[in-house]
Amino acid sequence: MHKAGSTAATAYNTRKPISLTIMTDTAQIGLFYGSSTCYTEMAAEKIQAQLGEELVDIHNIKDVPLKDAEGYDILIFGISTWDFGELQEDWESSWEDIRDLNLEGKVVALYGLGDQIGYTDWFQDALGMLHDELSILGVHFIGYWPNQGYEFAQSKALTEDGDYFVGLSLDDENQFEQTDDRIQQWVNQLVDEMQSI
Ligand SMILES: Cc1cc2nc3c(=O)[nH]c(=O)nc-3n(C[C@H](O)[C@H](O)[C@H](O)COP(=O)(O)O)c2cc1C
Repeated sequence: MHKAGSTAATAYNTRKPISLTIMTDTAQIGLFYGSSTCYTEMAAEKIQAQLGEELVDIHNIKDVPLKDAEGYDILIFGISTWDFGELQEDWESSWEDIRDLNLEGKVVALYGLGDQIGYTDWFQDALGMLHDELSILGVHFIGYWPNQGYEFAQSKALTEDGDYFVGLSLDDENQFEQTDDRIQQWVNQLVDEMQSI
């Protein structure tokens, strides 16, 4: 069962307790996103609603320094891909700051927004780029997502064997109707993975 007073989705009521690390009254998950046309932002709000509003602080990186991420033990980063495999503009502006972050040992999950049909050669590339950049900092990634149910030519966001995206892959352009289910399944997965850390 989720903690008393939680607003987490009903689906979690039958779950075993979330790890003690995040069962406090203080929000301990920081979700930082950049979004140009609000899709990554909408996904952030859905993820927050699924995990529980009291557990997740949402930050738009347009408004807050990435440095604030250091204040959380568990982090979720959201990014969209633009302009043929490029970073979303606010991520682009903050990119140089990533290397200076002290995130060693933090638990990190990523999600990305992209368009697998319109940009089939660059699907979710920014998600992969963010993963590469954060890997250097020694974070502990959770939330890899199966590469099933998508059709695209190439992506920098895949694991070496191509079986997984390095985070949740959302495509509101072509598969909007799947987004809510994907988010719910992914959040379930995150909770399971957090419990086994
Ligand atoms: C001009 C333009 C370029 C885009 N380039 C890519 C791309 O290279 N790869 C990709 O996966 N998606 C690409 N997309 C799709 C966006 O990532 C998608 O629309 C996403 O939902 C935008 O999220 P945001 O509004 O949170 O920034 C592009 C969209 C536009 C309009």
